[in-house]
Amino acid sequence: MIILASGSPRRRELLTLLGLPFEVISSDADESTPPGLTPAEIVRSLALRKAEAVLPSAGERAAVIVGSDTIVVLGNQVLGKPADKQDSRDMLQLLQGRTHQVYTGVACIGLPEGKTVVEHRVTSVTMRAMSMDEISAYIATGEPADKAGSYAIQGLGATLVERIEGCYFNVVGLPLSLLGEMLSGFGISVLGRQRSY
Ligand SMILES: Cc1cn([C@H]2C[C@H](O)[C@@H](COP(=O)(O)OP(=O)(O)OP(=O)(O)O)O2)c(=O)[nH]c1=O
Repeated sequence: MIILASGSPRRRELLTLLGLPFEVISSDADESTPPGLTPAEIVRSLALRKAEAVLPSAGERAAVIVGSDTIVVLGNQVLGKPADKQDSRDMLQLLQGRTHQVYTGVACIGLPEGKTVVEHRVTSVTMRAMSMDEISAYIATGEPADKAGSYAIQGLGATLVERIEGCYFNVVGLPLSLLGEMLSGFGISVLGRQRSY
């Protein structure tokens, strides 16, 4: 059994694609990080924190807990989810016409023994140039509200993205090829459907 430690509907949909049974336990882990961490360290530590936050609810059963965190990085600026519409405007102004990196960290904790594996992936995303009016119109759709970097590549935001390099699913919040590899290290085979959990 897999336990997805996430409140994100996107992650739920992505995990469904693997065709494995799973349960969702929403984690309300603190998402603040100390200053000075690299983007990789940020997403790895938050993914692990989210997975660890559901440990008390997971009980004694054999299961793999999966936690994940996604951020958008442009140069030395780290963009998480926007605080409000102005924040979204600032983020999209920064991202339009440029290439940024999307980092997603994934943490797996195997129960009951507690084996822990943490990995991350990076995808480069090039966004087309946008006018202020286009940015305002996109924000008015409501789509940017709960997304890192204020866009959703899987939604209307697809029309803003010119090119990506790397895993598409990493941008949406759960890199499925990485997760498949990690799960096989816990005896869960996505393709062969052999499960020891
Ligand atoms: C860049 C990008 C991000 N996102 C989303 C994925 C994540 O849900 C969100 C980043 O925020 P996260 O803090 O990674 O995740 P979350 O708070 O939504 O969910 P939880 O912590 O409970 O797992 O941004 C998209 O859906 N599409 C995109 O194109």
